[in-house]
Amino acid sequence: MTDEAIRTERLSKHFGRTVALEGLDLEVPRGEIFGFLGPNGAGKSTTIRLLLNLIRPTSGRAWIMGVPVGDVRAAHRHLGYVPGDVALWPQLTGMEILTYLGRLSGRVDTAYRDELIERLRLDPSLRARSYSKGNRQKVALVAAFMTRPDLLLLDEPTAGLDPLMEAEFQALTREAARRGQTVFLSSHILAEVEDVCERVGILRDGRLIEVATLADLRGLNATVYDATLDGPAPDLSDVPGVASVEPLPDGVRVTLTGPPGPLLERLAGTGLVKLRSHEPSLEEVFMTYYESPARPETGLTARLDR
Ligand SMILES: Nc1ncnc2c1ncn2[C@@H]1O[C@H](COP(=O)(O)OP(=O)(O)OP(=O)(O)O)[C@@H](O)[C@H]1O
Repeated sequence: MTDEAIRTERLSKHFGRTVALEGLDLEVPRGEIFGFLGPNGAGKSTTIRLLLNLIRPTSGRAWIMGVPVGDVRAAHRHLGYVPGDVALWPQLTGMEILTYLGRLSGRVDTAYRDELIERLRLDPSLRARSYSKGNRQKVALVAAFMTRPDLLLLDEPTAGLDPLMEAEFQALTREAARRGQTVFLSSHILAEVEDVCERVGILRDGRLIEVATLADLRGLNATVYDATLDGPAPDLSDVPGVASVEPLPDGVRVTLTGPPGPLLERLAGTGLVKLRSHEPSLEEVFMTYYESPARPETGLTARLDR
């Protein structure tokens, strides 16, 4: 069997004039926890719905565990899915729903199901109509995990969970990956996935703009310098290591990806009053990808591509 849990080839989906996904080439090996990140409307749910064959691609192809996604019977045997907006049968209790879904799949480990219910602190005796968004999500998470599928497709699964339950969800995800299961986790918040994912793909306007390991993102080694000047700012664009320069009311903000010597030399003769430095947070690195109109101009991409 193939080593890849997910593979897509030039996968695209257009809704009329809306380009929801364009030319997605992605490979996620078995056993990986992969974060699929992008702002609202970037195309995350569209990708997941294509992988589930809930919608058909405009062009391109996709496979789940080596099975073409159009072969629904075979592909879905490998899958567990948590949708972004969980809808349940309102008149059934949580346990009735789990029992019904378990019978459909025919391969539930009931001891593990009960452990999941306990660890996620779900009260399964209540009717679904009385569940909050977070509780509906818990039912969907238990249903997805309880069959121990080869691949879990999770669309913003922690959006309704409190921090304690989010931590429990992350523990369950890690345990699944240790057993060899693959987890595909979409989110628009880096912080939600950075503790569990080995790699993240960053999607914007339907296009995959980066795939990087968290270690790569963390190891960018860029430093941001805020220089307060008592005169006009010099031209710093040609200083070695300078990735970007932005004006501040009383000086400049410089992002640097190398040693600071050349920058300090250039600033020394310019009425430098104060110099403050800080490491960019992962969230700041991430926002660069979200916000810049094209590829980021910070030089970070080039470093990630190495
Ligand atoms: N059935 C549809 N008909 C028309 N347009 C659609 C449909 N589904 C999605 N879109 C559009 O495709 C684009 C991508 O949407 P998608 O739901 O995949 O984004 P997303 O990254 O999952 O966002 P969110 O985090 O808000 O769920 C959006 O512009 C959306 O409006």
